[in-house]
Formats: sequence, structure tokens, C-alpha cells
Amino acid sequence: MLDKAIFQLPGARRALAALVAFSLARALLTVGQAASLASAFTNLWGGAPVFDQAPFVIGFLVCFIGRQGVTWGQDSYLEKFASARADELRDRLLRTLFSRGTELTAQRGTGDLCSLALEGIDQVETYLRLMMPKLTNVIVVPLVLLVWIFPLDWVSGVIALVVFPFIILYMVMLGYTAKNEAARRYREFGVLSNHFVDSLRGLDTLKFFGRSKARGRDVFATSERFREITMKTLRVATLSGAVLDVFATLSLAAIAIMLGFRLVDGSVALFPAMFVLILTPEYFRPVREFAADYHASLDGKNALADVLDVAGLGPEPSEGEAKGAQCVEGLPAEGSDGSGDEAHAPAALLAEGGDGSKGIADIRTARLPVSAIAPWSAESSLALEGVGYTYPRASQPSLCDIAFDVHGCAKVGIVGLSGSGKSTLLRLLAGFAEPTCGAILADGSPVSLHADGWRGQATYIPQDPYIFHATVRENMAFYRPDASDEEIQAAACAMGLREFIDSLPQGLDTLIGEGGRAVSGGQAQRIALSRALLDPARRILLFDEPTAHLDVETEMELKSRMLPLMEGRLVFFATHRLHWMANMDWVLVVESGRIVEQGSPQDLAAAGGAFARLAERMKGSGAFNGEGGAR
Ligand SMILES: Nc1ncnc2c1ncn2[C@@H]1O[C@H](COP(=O)(O)OP(=O)(O)OP(=O)(O)O)[C@@H](O)[C@H]1O
Repeated sequence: MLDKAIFQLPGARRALAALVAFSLARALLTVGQAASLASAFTNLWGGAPVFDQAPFVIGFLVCFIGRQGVTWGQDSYLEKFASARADELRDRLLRTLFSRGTELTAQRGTGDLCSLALEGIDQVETYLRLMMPKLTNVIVVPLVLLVWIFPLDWVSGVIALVVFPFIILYMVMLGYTAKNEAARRYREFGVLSNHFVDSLRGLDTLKFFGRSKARGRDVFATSERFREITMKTLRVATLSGAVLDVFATLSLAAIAIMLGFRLVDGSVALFPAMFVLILTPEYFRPVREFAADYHASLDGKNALADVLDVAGLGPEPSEGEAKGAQCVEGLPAEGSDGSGDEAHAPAALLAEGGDGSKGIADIRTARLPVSAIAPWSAESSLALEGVGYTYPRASQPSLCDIAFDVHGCAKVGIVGLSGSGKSTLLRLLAGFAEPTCGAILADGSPVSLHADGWRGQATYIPQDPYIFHATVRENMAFYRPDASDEEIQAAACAMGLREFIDSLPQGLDTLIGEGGRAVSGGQAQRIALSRALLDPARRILLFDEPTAHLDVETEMELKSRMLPLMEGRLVFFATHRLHWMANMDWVLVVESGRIVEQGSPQDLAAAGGAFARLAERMKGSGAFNGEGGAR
């Protein structure tokens, strides 16, 4: 019944202790209420004057008001606790999404993550608010009431005691059924969210290929499945609640009937009979309240497990799981807030034998120091040693034994056939993912490129840079919101955006991106390049096929603007278009996740090895001609 995940929340033990105290107060006040009422009633039955009952009436009122006060105190305490935990979880979740977003969206899907961040956290809050007090009430209240019932009427005490474990057993059995149904419903909701977002994103493609109606039917079918599972879960919930109610009512009736018979034959006095009769419904009330909300809170329970898992706070995988997975992410150090600010050891350094096979538990507990990364300069160096990477859930590594080093403001080209691992290598260099084995050294010290110290000085420019729903100015000054108009205008000129901006109705203040004015692929690239240009602190540029979908004329024009931007910076440039390699200082040739050749472009071209073969194979698609021009 008690969800262990709750204990992973800060202050959960203290909150449970406070709730136990509230439950205890509630139980004692209930006893006070019952005793006052039973006394007054017994006295009146015995012919005592009405006015003499004033102390009992006052006692009853005091207990009644006290009980309302306890409920109010408990609710407000929990309100604060639940909303503080929900805020922390939302904060933690969002920071994890911003830090490991690309990896997580690939794993779980955008729609699922959106619903987790929006609805999921609300469900967790409701879950904490509803279930924690109900749980302590179920445990504490019946126990306290039994302590009072037994001495006064042991027969009723025995009936209540015998019935209670059956009720709990029944609840546990139903709980399992409901849990499975709710887990299925929760999973289905994630599928539905992903399906919906995916359909919206791919609407153009679906329309173009005449598949939008079929896709609409798919979304309908998924929604229907979700509806059916929801109805099934509700059926289980309603039925179980009703059965539990009947069970509790029958037990109550049994105690009442027994009391009635014994009252008539004189084996029990009126006061204990009244007292027990008043307390019995209170004895079963916590169980009924728990059962009534149990099903409603299951989504929150699933969401809590999910949030903790995504935010990296979930239960640690077993040794076996860890060994089975070659991919072990860099994990925040103890006390870390997960922002990546703290130094934490790259998992690679902790893996034995360089294959990432050491147990995850060892890795979580290991605390090797990781150096801070200094701002990149002409004297800096970066070395990858035996680096490998396996995507989560992938059976094969995408990168193996990657080793190279770069010094100062070098321009490094990364080439290879489609699927060879260029983007994966860039993702590691951008700090989007941690190597699963091997080590990364900056200036000779182990580092995690996941840390802000690296990310803060790197710019990642993919094939389709993301244009935010914001003004042109905001999009360009993304890394430096304080950039002056003059600086933005200068960047616009340098990147060939002048004409485009002049053509916009509100110039730099025109809204672009989704829901605003659309921009072409080339314009998006220029905006992304302006972002890097406007922030001189960004001395590391990571290009992932930035011109792959541009026509040759646009590419050549853009190239003439990009090359000056690369000067005085460390550049990694992954591309299929080999003419760029003539402008690089060093080239890495990747095949099936391994670097098969590296060297200066001229040496590689002369060597007649993998690079020369690749150039031969790519003739006609912007091949390498040794002079930096496409042919
Ligand atoms: N999210 C992922 N999960 C599992 N495997 C992946 C994932 N992304 C890429 N891969 C696999 O990793 C390998 C390398 O992919 P990567 O995208 O790095 O290649 P690439 O050289 O950049 O290809 P391209 O030139 O087509 O972009 C491929 O086999 C690919 O299928």
C-alpha cells in the first residue's frame, strides 16, 4: 500500500510523521466525541435532567471543532508539502529535460514528455495530497479506536479486529488489478500523446502523400483504445468501491445487531453499547476513504515513478540490468542538482576494461573528481581516449574506440557514409550525451562535456537549426539577449541576412518560427550562425551537416560567410560534402562507428585510403578537390 517512491521525496519521512500525529489527534478527538455523545445519551435515557448534560454537549462540541481543526491543519500542511514537492519535481524535471532533452525525446517521445511535465506533475501533487493522509488514517485511526473499543466491549472489538484484515486483503487484491489497469491506461496515454504530436508534426508529409485520413483513423483508433482502457479502469474502481462499502456496512451491521441482542439480554450496558456503536462507522471510515480515492490517485502514482525515473531519481537498476546495458550515462554526483554544474565523473572513467561493463551501482557510488573546463584558447587541448557510445535500448554500440586529440583553434572535419556515426560523435562533443566508455580529457584532465563549462562555450548547428517562436532579433541574440542593435545589424550583414530583414514588415521585430513568418533553410542557418557570431564566448562550433539540404549556390555563398566565423575557434564539422575538408586542418574518417583514418586532408587524399575511397565514391556530390570548392 505504501508507495516506496514517496520516500525519495525530500521531507517525506517528516511529513509522514506529522500526518501520523494528525491521524492520532483525529482518532482521539473521535473517541472524545463518541464518549461525550454516549454519556449524554445514556444519562438522558437514565432520566437525568437535560441541563446536566451541558458538560458533555460542550465536550462533544470541543471535540467536533477540534476534529475540524485537525482536518484543516492536516489539509493545509499537506497542501504546502505537496505543492512544494510538485514545484521541486517540475523544476528538476525541466532542468533534466533541458540538460538531456535530445536524448530523452528520442527515448520517450515529445508528446509523452509534455504530458508528463504538464499533467504528470499535477497528478503527483494530487496523489500526495490525497493518499498520504488517507494512508496514515488507515493505519492509525482503527488501531486507536480498537484500544478504546476492546476494554468496553471485547465482542465488538473481536468482530472489528477479525473483519479488518479481510478488508485490507480485499483492497490489496483489488489494488493489484487496478494498478495493472491504471499502468496500462497510463502507458496508453503516453502513446496517444506521442501519436498526436507526431501526426501534427508530420501533417505536411501526410497531406503530401495523401495519408492524412489514414493517420486520422489511426489517431481515432488509439483514442478509442484509451477510452476503452479508461472505462475498464473506472469499472474496476466503481465496483471495488461499492463492494468495499457493502463489506464495511455489513460488518457495521453485524456489530450493531450483536450489540442490540446483548443490550436486550442485559449482557452489555447502554454506555459501552452506544460508545461502540458511534465509533464503529469511524473505525471503517478511513478504509472507505482510502478505497474511494485509491483508483483516482493511481495516475499520480505512475506519474511519480515516471518523473523520478526521468529526473534521474528513480530506483537504481539491478546489477544485472546495468551489466546488460552497455550504455551507462554520466550520473550526477551525490548532492548534485543534476544541472551539470558540478563536477562529475564521466561514466567512461569509471568503467572497467573500457567496455562500460561495470555495474551501475558502482558507478553511482564512485566519486572521481572531474575537472572544470577552462575557456577554450589557442593553448587548450581536447583528447578522446577509447570513447564509445551505445544508445539507450540499442543492442550495438554506435561508436567504438574513438581516439583523437585537437589543440587550440583547429578545424576538424568528420566524414563518413550515412549511418557511420558522425552525428553521434558530434552529440558527444556537444555534451548531449556522455560516452558509455572511454575518457575525454581537456588540458590533460578528465572532463564531462555535459557540464555547463563546456556547453556554455559551444554552439551546435544542426542541419535544421531550431527557430523559436520569437522575433528575428530574439532569435539572433539567443545566446546574448543583451546584444545591442548595432551588433545585431552587424551580425545580420556578416551572415547575409540584411536583405531578408529589410523585406520583413517589422524588420528585426518580426515574429518568426512556428506560428510566425516561416523562414527558409538557408535563412535558418544564417540566423543560427549569427547566434554564434554574436557571442564571442562561444569559441567552439559544432556543425552537423549544416548545408546538407541547401542548393550549391546557397551553400557556396554561406560558406564564404562561415569560413571567417571559424577563424580563432575550435570547429568540428560533420558533413557528406567533402569540399569543406580542404578548409579543415584535420579530418576524421568514420566507418561503422570507428575512426578508420585521420590526418590532414592533403595527406589523407594522397594516402589513397579510406578518405580517398570516400572522395571517389562521392564524386559529383560536392566532392573533395583539395581546393575547398565543390565540383
Ligand atoms: N537514437 C538512436 N537510437 C539508437 N540508435 C541510433 C540512434 N541514433 C542513431 N542511431 C544509430 O547510430 C548509428 C550512427 O548514426 P549517426 O546518426 O551518428 O550516423 P551519421 O553518420 O550521422 O549518419 P547520417 O550521415 O545519415 O546523418 C546508426 O547505425 C544509427 O542507426
